Amino acid sequence: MENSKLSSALFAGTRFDRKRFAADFARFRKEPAPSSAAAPSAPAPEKKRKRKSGKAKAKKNKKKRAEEAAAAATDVVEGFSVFKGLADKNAELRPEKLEISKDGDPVAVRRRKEIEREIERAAILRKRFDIHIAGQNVPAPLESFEELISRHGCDSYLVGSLSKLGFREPTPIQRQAIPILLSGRECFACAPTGSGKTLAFLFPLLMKIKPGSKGGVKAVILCPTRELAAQTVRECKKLAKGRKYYIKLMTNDLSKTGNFKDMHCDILVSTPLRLDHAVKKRDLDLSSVEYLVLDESDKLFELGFVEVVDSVVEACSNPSIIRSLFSATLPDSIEALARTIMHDAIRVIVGKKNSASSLIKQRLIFAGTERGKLLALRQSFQQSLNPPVLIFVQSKERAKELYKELAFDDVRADVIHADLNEQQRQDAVDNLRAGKTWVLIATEVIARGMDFKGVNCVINYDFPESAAAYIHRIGRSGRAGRSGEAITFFTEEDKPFLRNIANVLVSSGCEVPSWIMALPKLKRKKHRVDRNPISTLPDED
Ligand SMILES: Nc1ncnc2c1ncn2[C@@H]1O[C@H](COP(=O)(O)OP(=O)(O)OP(=O)(O)O)[C@@H](O)[C@H]1O
Repeated sequence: MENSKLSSALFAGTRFDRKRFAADFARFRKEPAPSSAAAPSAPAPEKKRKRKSGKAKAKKNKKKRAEEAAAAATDVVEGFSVFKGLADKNAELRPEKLEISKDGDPVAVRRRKEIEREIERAAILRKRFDIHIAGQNVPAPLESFEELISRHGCDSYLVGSLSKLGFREPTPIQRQAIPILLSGRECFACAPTGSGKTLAFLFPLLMKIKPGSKGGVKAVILCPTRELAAQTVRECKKLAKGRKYYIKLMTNDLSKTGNFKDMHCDILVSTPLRLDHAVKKRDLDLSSVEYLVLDESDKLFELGFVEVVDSVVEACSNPSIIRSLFSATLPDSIEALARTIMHDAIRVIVGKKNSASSLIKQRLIFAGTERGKLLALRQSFQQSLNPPVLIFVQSKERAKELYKELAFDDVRADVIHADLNEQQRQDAVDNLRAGKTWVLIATEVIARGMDFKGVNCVINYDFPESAAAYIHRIGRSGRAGRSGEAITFFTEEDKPFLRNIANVLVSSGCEVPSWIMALPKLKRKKHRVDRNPISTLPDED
Protein backbone atom coordinates (compact mmCIF):
# COMPACT_ATOMS: atom_id res chain seq x y z
CA MET A 1 0.00 0.00 0.00
CA GLU A 2 1.25 3.45 -0.79
CA ASN A 3 2.14 5.51 2.24
CA SER A 4 -0.51 8.09 1.50
CA LYS A 5 -3.18 5.38 1.30
CA LEU A 6 -1.85 3.64 4.39
CA SER A 7 -2.03 6.77 6.50
CA SER A 8 -5.51 7.65 5.33
CA ALA A 9 -6.75 4.15 6.21
CA LEU A 10 -5.09 4.36 9.59
CA PHE A 11 -6.30 7.73 10.55
CA ALA A 12 -9.84 7.43 9.22
CA GLY A 13 -12.18 8.07 12.10
CA THR A 14 -9.45 8.61 14.65
CA ARG A 15 -8.17 11.84 16.10
CA PHE A 16 -4.55 11.25 15.32
CA ASP A 17 -2.32 13.94 16.73
CA ARG A 18 0.23 14.30 13.93
CA LYS A 19 2.06 17.00 15.78
CA ARG A 20 2.62 15.05 18.93
CA PHE A 21 3.57 11.89 17.08
CA ALA A 22 5.54 13.64 14.41
CA ALA A 23 8.59 11.52 15.21
CA ASP A 24 6.72 8.27 14.66
CA PHE A 25 4.85 9.59 11.69
CA ALA A 26 8.02 10.83 10.02
CA ARG A 27 9.42 7.29 10.10
CA PHE A 28 6.73 6.13 7.73
CA ARG A 29 7.25 8.93 5.27
CA LYS A 30 8.84 7.96 2.03
CA GLU A 31 12.02 9.82 1.37
CA PRO A 32 12.07 11.21 -2.19
CA ALA A 33 13.54 8.56 -4.46
CA PRO A 34 17.11 9.38 -5.42
CA SER A 35 17.39 10.28 -9.06
CA SER A 36 18.73 7.37 -11.07
CA ALA A 37 19.11 9.39 -14.25
CA ALA A 38 22.39 10.81 -15.44
CA ALA A 39 23.42 14.22 -14.09
CA PRO A 40 20.68 16.61 -15.11
CA SER A 41 21.49 19.53 -17.30
CA ALA A 42 21.89 22.89 -15.60
CA PRO A 43 18.48 24.12 -14.53
CA ALA A 44 16.94 27.20 -16.08
CA PRO A 45 17.24 30.27 -13.75
CA GLU A 46 13.47 30.22 -13.00
CA LYS A 47 13.61 26.53 -12.12
CA LYS A 48 16.72 27.14 -10.04
CA ARG A 49 14.96 29.83 -8.01
CA LYS A 50 11.99 27.56 -7.46
CA ARG A 51 14.23 24.70 -6.41
CA LYS A 52 16.11 27.02 -4.08
CA SER A 53 12.92 28.20 -2.41
CA GLY A 54 11.74 24.57 -2.35
CA LYS A 55 14.99 23.58 -0.66
CA ALA A 56 14.61 26.36 1.90
CA LYS A 57 11.07 25.21 2.56
CA ALA A 58 12.18 21.60 2.95
CA LYS A 59 14.94 22.72 5.32
CA LYS A 60 12.42 24.73 7.34
CA ASN A 61 10.01 21.78 7.40
CA LYS A 62 12.80 19.46 8.44
CA LYS A 63 13.73 21.79 11.29
CA LYS A 64 10.10 22.04 12.33
CA ARG A 65 9.76 18.24 12.21
CA ALA A 66 12.89 17.83 14.31
CA GLU A 67 11.54 20.28 16.88
CA GLU A 68 8.21 18.49 16.96
CA ALA A 69 9.92 15.14 17.26
CA ALA A 70 11.97 16.42 20.19
CA ALA A 71 8.80 17.75 21.80
CA ALA A 72 7.06 14.43 21.21
CA ALA A 73 9.95 12.52 22.71
CA THR A 74 9.70 14.45 25.96
CA ASP A 75 5.93 14.79 25.95
CA VAL A 76 4.45 12.61 28.65
CA VAL A 77 0.92 13.89 28.24
CA GLU A 78 -1.06 11.22 26.52
CA GLY A 79 -2.56 11.80 23.12
CA PHE A 80 -4.42 9.75 20.62
CA SER A 81 -2.12 7.20 19.11
CA VAL A 82 -2.47 4.60 16.43
CA PHE A 83 0.98 3.26 17.25
CA LYS A 84 -0.31 0.45 19.33
CA GLY A 85 1.02 -2.99 19.93
CA LEU A 86 4.49 -1.77 19.31
CA ALA A 87 6.02 -1.63 22.77
CA ASP A 88 8.91 -3.79 21.66
CA LYS A 89 8.36 -3.44 17.98
CA ASN A 90 8.91 0.31 18.11
CA ALA A 91 12.46 -0.43 19.09
CA GLU A 92 12.89 -2.09 15.72
CA LEU A 93 11.60 1.01 14.04
CA ARG A 94 14.40 3.24 15.31
CA PRO A 95 15.84 5.45 12.60
CA GLU A 96 19.15 3.60 12.45
CA LYS A 97 17.27 0.41 11.50
CA LEU A 98 15.27 2.23 8.87
CA GLU A 99 18.48 3.67 7.47
CA ILE A 100 19.54 0.09 6.77
CA SER A 101 16.25 -0.51 5.01
CA LYS A 102 16.92 2.47 2.79
CA ASP A 103 20.11 0.73 1.75
CA GLY A 104 17.86 -2.12 0.71
CA ASP A 105 18.31 -4.67 3.53
CA PRO A 106 15.49 -7.05 2.63
CA VAL A 107 15.02 -8.24 6.22
CA ALA A 108 14.51 -4.72 7.54
CA VAL A 109 12.23 -3.82 4.63
CA ARG A 110 10.11 -6.91 5.29
CA ARG A 111 9.99 -6.10 8.99
CA ARG A 112 8.92 -2.55 8.32
CA LYS A 113 6.12 -3.72 6.06
CA GLU A 114 5.01 -6.23 8.67
CA ILE A 115 4.86 -3.49 11.31
CA GLU A 116 2.93 -1.22 8.97
CA ARG A 117 0.42 -4.02 8.42
CA GLU A 118 0.05 -4.53 12.18
CA ILE A 119 -0.53 -0.82 12.73
CA GLU A 120 -3.17 -0.85 10.04
CA ARG A 121 -4.85 -3.98 11.38
CA ALA A 122 -5.04 -2.58 14.92
CA ALA A 123 -6.44 0.74 13.69
CA ILE A 124 -9.10 -1.02 11.62
CA LEU A 125 -10.12 -3.23 14.57
CA ARG A 126 -10.40 -0.21 16.86
CA LYS A 127 -12.47 1.66 14.35
CA ARG A 128 -14.75 -1.35 13.82
CA PHE A 129 -15.38 -1.78 17.55
CA ASP A 130 -15.52 1.92 18.42
CA ILE A 131 -12.50 1.67 20.69
CA HIS A 132 -10.68 4.93 21.45
CA ILE A 133 -7.33 4.95 23.12
CA ALA A 134 -4.89 7.43 24.53
CA GLY A 135 -1.42 6.58 25.69
CA GLN A 136 1.92 5.51 24.40
CA ASN A 137 2.71 2.15 22.80
CA VAL A 138 -0.76 0.73 23.28
CA PRO A 139 -0.90 -3.03 22.66
CA ALA A 140 -2.99 -4.12 19.69
CA PRO A 141 -6.60 -5.18 20.36
CA LEU A 142 -7.59 -8.83 20.20
CA GLU A 143 -9.11 -10.17 17.04
CA SER A 144 -10.37 -13.27 18.83
CA PHE A 145 -9.95 -15.16 22.10
CA GLU A 146 -7.64 -17.61 20.26
CA GLU A 147 -5.10 -14.82 20.00
CA LEU A 148 -4.71 -15.00 23.77
CA ILE A 149 -2.89 -18.29 23.18
CA SER A 150 -1.20 -17.61 19.85
CA ARG A 151 -0.13 -14.04 20.50
CA HIS A 152 -0.01 -13.66 24.27
CA GLY A 153 0.99 -17.18 25.32
CA CYS A 154 -1.95 -17.53 27.72
CA ASP A 155 -2.88 -20.72 29.52
CA SER A 156 -5.04 -22.63 27.05
CA TYR A 157 -7.02 -24.12 29.94
CA LEU A 158 -8.21 -20.67 31.06
CA VAL A 159 -8.91 -19.62 27.49
CA GLY A 160 -10.89 -22.86 27.16
CA SER A 161 -13.07 -21.90 30.11
CA LEU A 162 -14.20 -18.83 28.18
CA SER A 163 -15.86 -20.99 25.57
CA LYS A 164 -17.27 -23.25 28.30
CA LEU A 165 -18.95 -20.15 29.72
CA GLY A 166 -20.39 -19.47 26.28
CA PHE A 167 -18.13 -16.52 25.45
CA ARG A 168 -17.27 -16.86 21.79
CA GLU A 169 -16.02 -13.40 20.86
CA PRO A 170 -14.38 -10.82 23.07
CA THR A 171 -16.47 -7.70 23.67
CA PRO A 172 -14.84 -4.41 22.57
CA ILE A 173 -13.57 -3.55 26.04
CA GLN A 174 -12.15 -7.05 26.43
CA ARG A 175 -10.41 -6.78 23.04
CA GLN A 176 -8.43 -3.76 24.19
CA ALA A 177 -8.17 -3.92 27.99
CA ILE A 178 -7.03 -7.56 28.20
CA PRO A 179 -3.86 -7.07 26.07
CA ILE A 180 -3.08 -3.86 27.97
CA LEU A 181 -3.23 -5.57 31.37
CA LEU A 182 -1.44 -8.66 30.07
CA SER A 183 1.41 -6.44 28.93
CA GLY A 184 1.76 -5.07 32.45
CA ARG A 185 0.42 -1.58 31.76
CA GLU A 186 -1.95 0.41 33.94
CA CYS A 187 -5.28 1.44 32.46
CA PHE A 188 -8.46 3.48 32.81
CA ALA A 189 -11.32 1.79 31.05
CA CYS A 190 -14.73 3.26 30.34
CA ALA A 191 -17.25 1.09 28.48
CA PRO A 192 -21.05 0.82 28.51
CA THR A 193 -22.94 -1.04 31.23
CA GLY A 194 -23.25 -4.77 30.58
CA SER A 195 -20.37 -4.84 28.10
CA GLY A 196 -18.16 -7.37 29.92
CA LYS A 197 -15.77 -5.19 31.91
CA THR A 198 -15.59 -7.79 34.70
CA LEU A 199 -13.99 -10.39 32.45
CA ALA A 200 -11.72 -7.69 31.02
CA PHE A 201 -9.97 -7.35 34.37
CA LEU A 202 -10.48 -10.86 35.78
CA PHE A 203 -8.91 -12.74 32.91
CA PRO A 204 -5.54 -10.92 33.00
CA LEU A 205 -5.40 -11.33 36.80
CA LEU A 206 -5.86 -15.08 36.54
CA MET A 207 -3.25 -15.22 33.78
CA LYS A 208 -0.69 -13.21 35.69
CA ILE A 209 -1.09 -14.83 39.11
CA LYS A 210 0.16 -18.33 39.86
CA PRO A 211 -2.62 -20.38 41.50
CA GLY A 212 -2.11 -21.19 45.16
CA SER A 213 0.82 -18.88 45.54
CA LYS A 214 2.26 -18.26 49.00
CA GLY A 215 3.50 -15.00 50.42
CA GLY A 216 0.41 -12.88 50.78
CA VAL A 217 -2.41 -11.45 48.75
CA LYS A 218 -1.50 -11.02 45.06
CA ALA A 219 -4.49 -9.08 43.76
CA VAL A 220 -7.15 -6.87 45.28
CA ILE A 221 -10.42 -5.94 43.57
CA LEU A 222 -12.34 -3.10 45.21
CA CYS A 223 -16.09 -2.77 44.58
CA PRO A 224 -18.42 -0.14 46.04
CA THR A 225 -21.05 -2.61 47.32
CA ARG A 226 -21.07 -6.01 49.02
CA GLU A 227 -23.43 -7.43 46.40
CA LEU A 228 -21.08 -6.48 43.62
CA ALA A 229 -18.08 -7.86 45.50
CA ALA A 230 -19.93 -11.18 46.01
CA GLN A 231 -20.91 -11.28 42.33
CA THR A 232 -17.31 -10.60 41.26
CA VAL A 233 -16.07 -13.50 43.41
CA ARG A 234 -18.64 -15.80 41.81
CA GLU A 235 -17.57 -14.73 38.30
CA CYS A 236 -13.91 -15.14 39.17
CA LYS A 237 -14.47 -18.65 40.54
CA LYS A 238 -16.42 -19.64 37.43
CA LEU A 239 -13.59 -18.49 35.23
CA ALA A 240 -10.92 -20.15 37.35
CA LYS A 241 -12.81 -23.45 37.74
CA GLY A 242 -10.40 -26.37 37.62
CA ARG A 243 -7.39 -24.34 38.75
CA LYS A 244 -6.51 -24.04 42.43
CA TYR A 245 -6.70 -20.32 42.97
CA TYR A 246 -7.51 -18.96 46.39
CA ILE A 247 -10.24 -16.43 45.63
CA LYS A 248 -11.69 -14.75 48.71
CA LEU A 249 -14.54 -12.42 49.48
CA MET A 250 -13.94 -10.06 52.40
CA THR A 251 -17.05 -10.72 54.44
CA ASN A 252 -18.01 -8.83 57.55
CA ASP A 253 -16.83 -11.77 59.70
CA LEU A 254 -13.52 -12.11 57.91
CA SER A 255 -12.88 -8.40 58.17
CA LYS A 256 -13.53 -8.36 61.92
CA THR A 257 -12.17 -11.69 63.08
CA GLY A 258 -9.91 -12.97 60.29
CA ASN A 259 -6.48 -14.39 61.05
CA PHE A 260 -4.70 -12.92 58.08
CA LYS A 261 -1.23 -14.17 59.00
CA ASP A 262 -2.11 -17.71 57.92
CA MET A 263 -4.54 -16.83 55.14
CA HIS A 264 -3.88 -18.20 51.65
CA CYS A 265 -5.22 -15.72 49.16
CA ASP A 266 -4.44 -15.05 45.51
CA ILE A 267 -7.30 -12.69 44.77
CA LEU A 268 -9.18 -10.73 47.42
CA VAL A 269 -12.44 -8.95 46.56
CA SER A 270 -13.77 -6.41 49.01
CA THR A 271 -15.59 -3.17 49.62
CA PRO A 272 -13.21 -0.39 50.71
CA LEU A 273 -14.46 -0.13 54.30
CA ARG A 274 -14.11 -3.81 55.09
CA LEU A 275 -10.65 -3.98 53.59
CA ASP A 276 -9.52 -0.87 55.40
CA HIS A 277 -10.85 -2.29 58.66
CA ALA A 278 -8.94 -5.53 58.13
CA VAL A 279 -5.74 -3.59 57.36
CA LYS A 280 -6.00 -1.25 60.33
CA LYS A 281 -7.54 -3.50 62.97
CA ARG A 282 -6.49 -7.01 61.98
CA ASP A 283 -3.04 -6.32 60.53
CA LEU A 284 -3.83 -7.53 57.04
CA ASP A 285 -0.64 -6.95 55.07
CA LEU A 286 -1.23 -5.76 51.50
CA SER A 287 2.40 -5.05 50.62
CA SER A 288 2.56 -8.14 48.38
CA VAL A 289 -0.35 -7.01 46.17
CA GLU A 290 0.75 -6.89 42.53
CA TYR A 291 -2.59 -5.97 40.94
CA LEU A 292 -5.19 -3.54 42.20
CA VAL A 293 -8.49 -3.13 40.35
CA LEU A 294 -10.93 -0.37 41.21
CA ASP A 295 -14.27 -1.46 39.77
CA GLU A 296 -16.94 1.24 39.43
CA SER A 297 -13.98 3.51 40.00
CA ASP A 298 -15.84 6.82 39.76
CA LYS A 299 -18.03 5.72 42.67
CA LEU A 300 -14.97 4.73 44.67
CA PHE A 301 -13.50 8.19 44.16
CA GLU A 302 -16.66 9.94 45.37
CA LEU A 303 -16.82 11.79 48.63
CA GLY A 304 -17.35 9.39 51.50
CA PHE A 305 -15.35 6.63 49.80
CA VAL A 306 -12.26 8.41 48.62
CA GLU A 307 -10.45 8.64 51.98
CA VAL A 308 -10.88 4.93 52.64
CA VAL A 309 -9.87 4.03 49.08
CA ASP A 310 -6.84 6.25 49.48
CA SER A 311 -5.89 4.41 52.63
CA VAL A 312 -6.23 1.02 50.88
CA VAL A 313 -4.21 2.25 47.89
CA GLU A 314 -1.49 3.33 50.31
CA ALA A 315 -1.54 -0.05 52.05
CA CYS A 316 -0.90 -1.73 48.67
CA SER A 317 2.67 -0.48 48.89
CA ASN A 318 4.42 -2.73 46.35
CA PRO A 319 6.22 -0.21 44.10
CA SER A 320 5.65 -2.28 40.96
CA ILE A 321 1.90 -2.69 41.50
CA ILE A 322 -0.31 -2.49 38.38
CA ARG A 323 -3.51 -0.52 38.93
CA SER A 324 -6.55 -0.40 36.73
CA LEU A 325 -9.84 1.48 36.86
CA PHE A 326 -13.07 0.32 35.27
CA SER A 327 -16.47 1.97 35.00
CA ALA A 328 -19.28 2.85 32.62
CA THR A 329 -18.92 6.49 33.67
CA LEU A 330 -15.69 8.35 34.16
CA PRO A 331 -16.03 12.07 34.82
CA ASP A 332 -13.00 14.17 33.88
CA SER A 333 -12.51 15.29 37.48
CA ILE A 334 -12.33 11.71 38.70
CA GLU A 335 -9.98 10.77 35.88
CA ALA A 336 -7.68 13.62 36.83
CA LEU A 337 -7.74 12.50 40.45
CA ALA A 338 -7.07 8.90 39.53
CA ARG A 339 -4.16 9.91 37.33
CA THR A 340 -2.33 11.13 40.40
CA ILE A 341 -1.94 7.51 41.54
CA MET A 342 -1.13 5.96 38.17
CA HIS A 343 1.90 5.92 35.93
CA ASP A 344 2.02 5.71 32.15
CA ALA A 345 -1.60 4.58 32.16
CA ILE A 346 -3.50 3.90 28.96
CA ARG A 347 -6.99 5.26 28.60
CA VAL A 348 -9.56 3.13 26.79
CA ILE A 349 -13.03 4.38 25.96
CA VAL A 350 -15.55 2.22 24.14
CA GLY A 351 -18.20 4.22 22.31
CA LYS A 352 -18.96 7.61 23.77
CA LYS A 353 -17.67 8.39 27.23
CA ASN A 354 -20.35 8.57 29.95
CA SER A 355 -23.22 7.39 27.77
CA ALA A 356 -25.93 4.77 28.20
CA SER A 357 -25.92 1.44 26.41
CA SER A 358 -27.47 1.82 22.96
CA LEU A 359 -29.39 -1.43 23.53
CA ILE A 360 -31.78 0.26 25.96
CA LYS A 361 -34.93 1.97 24.75
CA GLN A 362 -35.30 4.95 27.06
CA ARG A 363 -38.45 6.96 27.82
CA LEU A 364 -39.25 9.93 30.04
CA ILE A 365 -42.80 10.09 31.42
CA PHE A 366 -44.31 13.17 33.05
CA ALA A 367 -46.32 12.02 36.05
CA GLY A 368 -46.99 15.47 37.50
CA THR A 369 -47.05 14.61 41.21
CA GLU A 370 -46.05 11.79 43.56
CA ARG A 371 -49.57 10.43 43.38
CA GLY A 372 -49.39 10.60 39.61
CA LYS A 373 -46.34 8.34 39.67
CA LEU A 374 -48.16 5.61 41.58
CA LEU A 375 -51.09 5.81 39.18
CA ALA A 376 -48.76 5.70 36.19
CA LEU A 377 -46.98 2.64 37.61
CA ARG A 378 -50.23 0.81 38.28
CA GLN A 379 -51.48 1.66 34.81
CA SER A 380 -48.27 0.47 33.21
CA PHE A 381 -48.41 -2.86 35.12
CA GLN A 382 -52.06 -3.33 34.13
CA GLN A 383 -51.17 -2.86 30.47
CA SER A 384 -48.19 -5.20 30.59
CA LEU A 385 -45.88 -6.52 33.22
CA ASN A 386 -42.90 -8.13 31.61
CA PRO A 387 -40.74 -9.48 34.45
CA PRO A 388 -38.07 -9.24 35.68
CA VAL A 389 -38.55 -5.54 36.42
CA LEU A 390 -36.37 -3.34 38.60
CA ILE A 391 -37.82 -0.22 40.22
CA PHE A 392 -35.47 2.37 41.67
CA VAL A 393 -36.49 4.75 44.44
CA GLN A 394 -34.39 7.29 46.28
CA SER A 395 -34.53 5.97 49.86
CA LYS A 396 -35.16 2.82 51.89
CA GLU A 397 -38.27 4.43 53.42
CA ARG A 398 -39.72 4.94 49.98
CA ALA A 399 -38.74 1.38 48.98
CA LYS A 400 -40.77 0.05 51.91
CA GLU A 401 -43.73 2.30 51.08
CA LEU A 402 -43.83 1.25 47.44
CA TYR A 403 -43.47 -2.40 48.44
CA LYS A 404 -46.65 -2.12 50.55
CA GLU A 405 -48.54 -0.59 47.65
CA LEU A 406 -47.48 -3.28 45.18
CA ALA A 407 -48.15 -6.09 47.66
CA PHE A 408 -51.67 -4.71 47.88
CA ASP A 409 -51.96 -5.14 44.10
CA ASP A 410 -50.80 -8.79 44.25
CA VAL A 411 -47.66 -8.04 42.31
CA ARG A 412 -44.94 -10.52 43.28
CA ALA A 413 -42.48 -7.94 44.51
CA ASP A 414 -39.51 -7.81 46.83
CA VAL A 415 -37.39 -5.05 48.19
CA ILE A 416 -33.66 -4.47 48.65
CA HIS A 417 -32.02 -1.69 50.63
CA ALA A 418 -29.27 -1.05 53.15
CA ASP A 419 -31.39 -1.89 56.23
CA LEU A 420 -31.52 -5.56 55.29
CA ASN A 421 -28.81 -7.90 56.49
CA GLU A 422 -26.40 -9.52 54.07
CA GLN A 423 -28.43 -12.73 53.72
CA GLN A 424 -31.70 -10.87 53.13
CA ARG A 425 -30.09 -8.74 50.45
CA GLN A 426 -28.58 -11.77 48.77
CA ASP A 427 -31.94 -13.60 48.90
CA ALA A 428 -33.68 -10.65 47.24
CA VAL A 429 -31.14 -10.69 44.41
CA ASP A 430 -31.28 -14.50 44.07
CA ASN A 431 -35.10 -14.55 44.03
CA LEU A 432 -35.20 -12.09 41.16
CA ARG A 433 -32.55 -14.07 39.30
CA ALA A 434 -34.53 -17.28 39.81
CA GLY A 435 -37.80 -15.70 38.68
CA LYS A 436 -39.43 -16.17 42.10
CA THR A 437 -40.13 -12.45 42.25
CA TRP A 438 -41.17 -10.36 39.28
CA VAL A 439 -40.40 -6.93 40.56
CA LEU A 440 -37.52 -5.83 42.75
CA ILE A 441 -37.81 -2.42 44.39
CA ALA A 442 -34.35 -1.10 45.06
CA THR A 443 -32.31 1.81 46.31
CA GLU A 444 -28.90 2.63 44.84
CA VAL A 445 -27.35 -0.47 46.48
CA ILE A 446 -27.86 -2.53 43.34
CA ALA A 447 -27.64 0.29 40.81
CA ARG A 448 -24.03 -0.42 39.90
CA GLY A 449 -22.45 -3.51 38.47
CA MET A 450 -25.14 -6.05 39.36
CA ASP A 451 -25.66 -8.45 36.49
CA PHE A 452 -29.26 -9.68 36.41
CA LYS A 453 -29.82 -11.88 33.42
CA GLY A 454 -32.53 -10.56 31.18
CA VAL A 455 -33.98 -7.66 33.19
CA ASN A 456 -36.58 -6.45 30.72
CA CYS A 457 -37.37 -3.11 32.21
CA VAL A 458 -35.91 -0.61 34.66
CA ILE A 459 -38.31 1.94 36.10
CA ASN A 460 -36.89 5.06 37.71
CA TYR A 461 -39.82 5.67 40.01
CA ASP A 462 -37.81 8.43 41.65
CA PHE A 463 -35.75 10.58 39.37
CA PRO A 464 -32.04 9.68 39.59
CA GLU A 465 -29.79 12.11 41.41
CA SER A 466 -27.20 12.42 38.64
CA ALA A 467 -26.63 11.50 35.00
CA ALA A 468 -24.10 8.85 36.12
CA ALA A 469 -26.66 7.33 38.53
CA TYR A 470 -29.15 7.23 35.64
CA ILE A 471 -26.70 5.45 33.32
CA HIS A 472 -25.87 2.81 35.93
CA ARG A 473 -29.48 2.25 37.04
CA ILE A 474 -30.85 1.71 33.54
CA GLY A 475 -27.77 -0.36 32.68
CA ARG A 476 -29.24 -3.24 34.74
CA SER A 477 -31.14 -4.04 31.55
CA GLY A 478 -29.79 -4.27 28.02
CA ARG A 479 -26.81 -6.41 29.05
CA ALA A 480 -24.58 -8.78 27.10
CA GLY A 481 -26.12 -7.85 23.77
CA ARG A 482 -29.77 -8.14 24.88
CA SER A 483 -32.22 -5.31 24.47
CA GLY A 484 -33.90 -3.56 27.40
CA GLU A 485 -36.24 -0.78 28.33
CA ALA A 486 -35.95 2.12 30.76
CA ILE A 487 -38.82 4.32 31.95
CA THR A 488 -38.17 7.41 34.04
CA PHE A 489 -40.98 9.24 35.82
CA PHE A 490 -40.60 12.90 36.48
CA THR A 491 -42.65 15.44 38.40
CA GLU A 492 -42.70 19.23 38.47
CA GLU A 493 -39.91 19.15 41.07
CA ASP A 494 -37.65 17.14 38.78
CA LYS A 495 -37.96 19.49 35.82
CA PRO A 496 -34.87 21.58 36.66
CA PHE A 497 -32.72 18.46 36.37
CA LEU A 498 -34.52 16.95 33.41
CA ARG A 499 -32.18 18.35 30.79
CA ASN A 500 -29.15 16.56 32.28
CA ILE A 501 -30.85 13.20 31.89
CA ALA A 502 -32.36 14.12 28.53
CA ASN A 503 -28.83 14.70 27.23
CA VAL A 504 -28.01 11.06 28.00
CA LEU A 505 -31.07 9.92 26.05
CA VAL A 506 -30.15 12.06 23.07
CA SER A 507 -26.54 10.91 23.03
CA SER A 508 -27.68 7.29 22.82
CA GLY A 509 -30.09 8.03 19.99
CA CYS A 510 -33.41 8.14 21.91
CA GLU A 511 -36.05 10.72 21.16
CA VAL A 512 -36.68 13.60 23.56
CA PRO A 513 -39.39 16.24 23.15
CA SER A 514 -37.95 19.56 21.99
CA TRP A 515 -39.33 21.50 25.00
CA ILE A 516 -37.15 19.39 27.29
CA MET A 517 -34.05 20.09 25.21
CA ALA A 518 -34.89 23.79 25.42
CA LEU A 519 -34.75 23.73 29.22
CA PRO A 520 -31.69 25.42 30.71
CA LYS A 521 -28.70 23.25 31.60
CA LEU A 522 -28.22 22.81 35.30
CA LYS A 523 -24.69 23.38 36.60
CA ARG A 524 -25.37 21.44 39.78
CA LYS A 525 -24.44 17.80 39.29
CA LYS A 526 -26.72 16.29 41.94
CA HIS A 527 -30.44 16.47 42.36
CA ARG A 528 -32.33 15.21 45.38
CA VAL A 529 -35.89 16.23 46.14
CA ASP A 530 -37.87 15.90 49.37
CA ARG A 531 -40.85 13.90 48.22
CA ASN A 532 -44.28 13.21 49.66
CA PRO A 533 -44.68 9.62 50.90
CA ILE A 534 -45.75 6.97 48.41
CA SER A 535 -49.39 6.39 49.13
CA THR A 536 -52.75 6.23 47.46
CA LEU A 537 -53.91 8.99 49.78
CA PRO A 538 -54.01 12.43 48.15
CA ASP A 539 -50.77 14.45 48.19
CA GLU A 540 -50.44 16.79 51.17
CA ASP A 541 -49.77 19.85 49.07
N1 LIG B 1 -17.28 -12.11 25.64
C1 LIG B 1 -18.50 -12.23 26.09
N2 LIG B 1 -19.47 -12.79 25.34
C2 LIG B 1 -20.74 -12.92 25.81
N3 LIG B 1 -21.15 -12.52 27.03
C3 LIG B 1 -20.21 -11.94 27.82
C4 LIG B 1 -18.86 -11.78 27.41
N4 LIG B 1 -18.19 -11.19 28.41
C5 LIG B 1 -19.07 -11.00 29.41
N5 LIG B 1 -20.29 -11.45 29.07
C6 LIG B 1 -21.53 -11.40 29.89
O1 LIG B 1 -22.04 -10.08 29.80
C7 LIG B 1 -22.73 -9.74 31.00
C8 LIG B 1 -22.31 -8.38 31.48
O2 LIG B 1 -20.95 -8.40 31.87
P1 LIG B 1 -20.39 -7.53 33.07
O3 LIG B 1 -21.22 -7.73 34.28
O4 LIG B 1 -18.95 -7.77 33.17
O5 LIG B 1 -20.68 -6.06 32.50
P2 LIG B 1 -20.06 -4.68 32.93
O6 LIG B 1 -19.51 -4.05 31.73
O7 LIG B 1 -19.14 -4.88 34.10
O8 LIG B 1 -21.36 -3.88 33.39
P3 LIG B 1 -21.57 -2.77 34.53
O9 LIG B 1 -21.01 -1.49 34.00
O10 LIG B 1 -23.03 -2.71 34.71
O11 LIG B 1 -20.84 -3.24 35.75
C9 LIG B 1 -22.45 -10.85 31.98
O12 LIG B 1 -23.60 -11.68 32.08
C10 LIG B 1 -21.31 -11.62 31.38
O13 LIG B 1 -21.33 -12.98 31.71
